[in-house]
Amino acid sequence: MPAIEIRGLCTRFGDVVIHQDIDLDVEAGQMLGLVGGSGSGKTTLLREIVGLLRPSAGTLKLFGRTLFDGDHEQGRALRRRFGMLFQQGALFSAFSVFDNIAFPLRELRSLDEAMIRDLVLLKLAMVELEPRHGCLMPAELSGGMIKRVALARALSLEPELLVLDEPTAGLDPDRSENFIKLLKLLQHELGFTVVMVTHDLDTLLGLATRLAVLADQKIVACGTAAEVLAVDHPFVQNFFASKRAAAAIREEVA
Ligand SMILES: Nc1ncnc2c1ncn2[C@@H]1O[C@H](COP(=O)(O)OP(=O)(O)OP(=O)(O)O)[C@@H](O)[C@H]1O
Repeated sequence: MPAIEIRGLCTRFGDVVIHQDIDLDVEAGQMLGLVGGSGSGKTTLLREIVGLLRPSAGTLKLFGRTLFDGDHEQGRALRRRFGMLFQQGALFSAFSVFDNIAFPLRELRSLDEAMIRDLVLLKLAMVELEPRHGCLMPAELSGGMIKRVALARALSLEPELLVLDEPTAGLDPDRSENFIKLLKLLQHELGFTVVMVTHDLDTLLGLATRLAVLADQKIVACGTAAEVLAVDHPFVQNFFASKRAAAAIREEVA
């Protein structure tokens, strides 16, 4: 069973059609990179995947189940199986690092504070932060640290699926590279499935095992980087046109 199964998905805002008849499967353990032009509906698709927005038509299943069948208990259980890292609103600014990471754990209402403390310290270590960082407020953190804390929070319930919107946006190249390495390591160790939107070629080629391209309201290409590069579509050809992209893909294939 795929981690995500999308069939005939359509999205409309009023008269404006964003997605038309989209089919997409993401297998468990895959890291799918979703690319497309500005306004092509990438973030909208991510929001639909995590249940923040209901598609206008079609079906979208996570682990074989839909978030919108009216069964609240099942919906809650399903939501615990994925974590999100969205560009905006990464952290609660009024909460310390510790309390940000503890938030999803406290929401479960089934763990005592000693257990929550242990789990938060474990998550901090997983993202290569120290216990003392737990006392800091988001305003005191560097951009790279904010991403790590947000990742620790997204991983707090040990999700099977991680949804990332521009995970390296706003990071300088060194921090971006470190964050990519960290994500790759964690995915290797924990085996979660990833769906991410990124404009950044290094992030895409550094992380994604499979790519999907959104254009003309559809998925116009889906597969390995080499398979996508072979698709004769103007967006695909432009996006991967640089010599660097082509070289990186050739390297991957070799
Ligand atoms: N809630 C909404 N109501 C109306 N229009 C919306 C809504 N959400 C998104 N849109 C429109 O849908 C289109 C797709 O938006 P979306 O943010 O998904 O694009 P994107 O591919 O992620 O773009 P970018 O790469 O620039 O972030 C845009 O034209 C946007 O204005």
